[in-house]
Amino acid sequence: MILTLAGVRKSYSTAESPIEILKGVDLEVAAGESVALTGESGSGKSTLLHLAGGLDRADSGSVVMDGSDLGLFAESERARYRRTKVGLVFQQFNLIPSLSVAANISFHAKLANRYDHAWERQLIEKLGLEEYTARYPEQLSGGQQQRVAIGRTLAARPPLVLADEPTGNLDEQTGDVVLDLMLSLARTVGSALLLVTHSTRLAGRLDRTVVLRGGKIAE
Ligand SMILES: Nc1ncnc2c1ncn2[C@@H]1O[C@H](COP(=O)(O)OP(=O)(O)OP(=O)(O)O)[C@@H](O)[C@H]1O
Repeated sequence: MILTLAGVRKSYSTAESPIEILKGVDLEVAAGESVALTGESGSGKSTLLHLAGGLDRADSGSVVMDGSDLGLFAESERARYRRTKVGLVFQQFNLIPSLSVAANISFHAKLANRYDHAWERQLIEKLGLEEYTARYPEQLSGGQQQRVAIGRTLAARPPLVLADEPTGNLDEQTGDVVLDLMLSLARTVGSALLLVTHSTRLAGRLDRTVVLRGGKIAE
């Protein structure tokens, strides 16, 4: 398994009392596997992705990625984990405004020490971004920015890609094209994919779908 969550619990404190969102999540994702994570709004899907991405810590239970328990990491190890083991594709693309498209795409790969010029060129071509490499993010449409965000993640060839509604703000047709690209590129790299979506249609394109309900992965 590339990712194993076992008995993961997570609460948020609120003005009144803490509310427990994840109440013992068990989930396994195999290397190279694509898994759709669905569930009602507020069920905790983004919370789960944040834990798997090392952006937040579980209250209890374990999140084991590629043999390492994230809960045992010191802050510096978690930062290294985020740089080298996972790629994040969120709805806000988080592109760096002061960097060109080409520099955005190579940024994480360079940080992860996995920059490969030939693979970067291939990604730019497959994502249809050749004409835009010298532009800056603000000069691109939403769909183009999304493709840059995907290129940036896959350029670093992470063993795990975490995607939160990655095509949520694109029209259906563009969303489908972008998702297919992401799936096929992830397959080329051998990255596992855990993708949050509300769309059963999109979920159906992945290897498997799991549902988060009542703070657990439903049977
Ligand atoms: N930092 C926080 N502090 C307090 N409550 C939070 C915090 N982050 C999330 N929550 C609450 O935790 C619950 C789960 O949120 P989360 O974003 O994980 O759900 P989700 O399944 O991704 O929802 P959606 O499908 O609407 O994006 C929600 O009720 C939300 O209000």
